[in-house]
Amino acid sequence: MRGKLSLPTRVALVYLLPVLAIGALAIYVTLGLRTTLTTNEQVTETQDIISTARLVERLLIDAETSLRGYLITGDEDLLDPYDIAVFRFSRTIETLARQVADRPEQRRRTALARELFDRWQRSVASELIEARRGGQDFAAIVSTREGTGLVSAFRETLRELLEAAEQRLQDQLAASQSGFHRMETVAWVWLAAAVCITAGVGALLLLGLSRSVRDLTDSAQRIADGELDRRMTVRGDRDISAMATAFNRMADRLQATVQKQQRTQAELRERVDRLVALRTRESNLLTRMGELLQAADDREEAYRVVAQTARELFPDDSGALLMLTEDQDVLRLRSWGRHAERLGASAFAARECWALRRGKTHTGAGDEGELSCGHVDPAHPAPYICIPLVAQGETLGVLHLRNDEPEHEGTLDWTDAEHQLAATMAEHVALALANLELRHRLQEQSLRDPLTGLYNRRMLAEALPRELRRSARAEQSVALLLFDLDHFKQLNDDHGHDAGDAVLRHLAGLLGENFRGEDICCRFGGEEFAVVLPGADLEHARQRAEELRRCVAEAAVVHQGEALGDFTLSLGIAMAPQHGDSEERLIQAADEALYAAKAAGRNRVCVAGELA
Ligand SMILES: Nc1nc2c(ncn2[C@@H]2O[C@H](COP(=O)(O)OP(=O)(O)OP(=O)(O)O)[C@@H](O)[C@H]2O)c(=O)[nH]1
Repeated sequence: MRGKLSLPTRVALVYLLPVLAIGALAIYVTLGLRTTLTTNEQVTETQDIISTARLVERLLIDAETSLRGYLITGDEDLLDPYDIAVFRFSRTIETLARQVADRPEQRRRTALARELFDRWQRSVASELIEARRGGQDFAAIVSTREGTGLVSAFRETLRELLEAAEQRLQDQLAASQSGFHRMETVAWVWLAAAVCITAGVGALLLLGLSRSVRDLTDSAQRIADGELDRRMTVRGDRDISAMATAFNRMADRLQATVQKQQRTQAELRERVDRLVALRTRESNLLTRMGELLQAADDREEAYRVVAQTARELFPDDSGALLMLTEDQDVLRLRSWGRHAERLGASAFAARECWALRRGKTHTGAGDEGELSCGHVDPAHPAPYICIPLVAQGETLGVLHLRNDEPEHEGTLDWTDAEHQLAATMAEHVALALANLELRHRLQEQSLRDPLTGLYNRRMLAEALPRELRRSARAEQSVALLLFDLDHFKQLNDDHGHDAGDAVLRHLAGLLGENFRGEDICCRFGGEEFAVVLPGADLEHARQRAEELRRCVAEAAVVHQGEALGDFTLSLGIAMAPQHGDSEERLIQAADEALYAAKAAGRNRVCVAGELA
């Protein structure tokens, strides 16, 4: 039955079994009761036969007793019971005959009894009554003993009939009783069997159900606790096994979903970790770049820092730092990357760059399209980005990046993150370069004389010891020229202080023309100037000094339309290490030489150590 019947069928069976059993029992009991009823009817019939037979016997006795009384007394009234008995006998014997009609033996006995009574009544009783009325001797009739014989035979016949009837009654009662007992036994056994079978089937059903429910609860609990590979045991019952299979399928899908979710989460975490690591690295690189730019002494150092940081932040890209000049030209001051040679023009007008023109970040494909900047080389198209370097509202230049990796070729697929990173870097670079420029300007201002633009005495105090050390290391000499405008006071007095200033500025211009870039030209104070010539020997220094003296003597300065007349220079030269290897001694030696030149008549060059 297991596995063949569904759960509802088996539950229905548990209910149906006792109903069927009780129904069958009811039919059985009904049939049994009918049998008992029939038996009881038969018992009643037999009892009726017995009472009728007893009545027949009593009627004979009544008739005989009445007859005897009349014979003794001759009183006619005493014959009434006789007449009644005879009358009732014929009707009663008729009844008895009907009652035993279906039983031949009893029918025969009844007929015999009727015949014997009739014969007694006709040939004995009637004769005796006639004889007594006629006064005849009825004793002779009695003495024949015919009557006694008939009555005895009658009684014997009735006794046999009664015995047979009573025997039959006994049999019927016994049969009725045993039938009832059998029915009672069958009913109890039937009921007990029905209860046992129902209880057994119900118990089996409950056992199976409770085991499956326990298994289901346990499995669900374990899955809820995270034991996702837990499954139900699929047992034979169709519905339960279907439920277990469905549960297991649900658990499979749940496990697959959870595992997929865990995988996704792990991937996500990994990506986030990678992203965080990348962002941290980028942030560290930007921070380091900021610190290095802060510490940079000059622009060259700053440009190197920018190039190195860009190389690390954008390892797949080539790039360039393009700086704007005062003439609105753009110069490529640094480039980096594997394809730096493809970066295009190294100098171009600012309008060539869309980013500079619009003041906004510009991306292009680098081909010949209209949206590509003019400075990009269309022979090597690659996606690029130009970000203006803007600090404190001033545009300093452009950070240019291009990607020559194959997957980028011909596309504009700079990601938002790359955009953002490049923009952040550009912000840092712009701010740092602006700061550097400001620092440079302040430093320049503190080291320069505002009137002439030449370095001031402070710069000389810094530069001279440095040059002395460097020359000493290189075993070279250093020349110091110290010179002074002759009769400058007179010039001021004659033409005014502004005219004097104009002469001083003119002299500064002449210094710029007569000395090299590495020579350090300073305004020493008032109308006194100094020039340091690193690596120069005495002859060279003397030559430069003479050239300057001549140049000044020949110069014509016009101030506010007025020719300021001739003016001359007196110059002193001191050489390191011959005339002094320290700043103080060298300056002193040069000053002495200058003083000697003045003393000798001005407009001349004197060398320390050659003084008279
Ligand atoms: N216009 C102008 N004059 C200056 C400046 N600094 C110093 N002087 C003047 O330069 C003059 C220097 O005069 P002196 O020291 O007597 O020297 P000198 O007149 O050139 O005479 P010698 O040097 O002996 O030839 C003074 O009158 C100062 O006022 C300056 O920045 N501008």
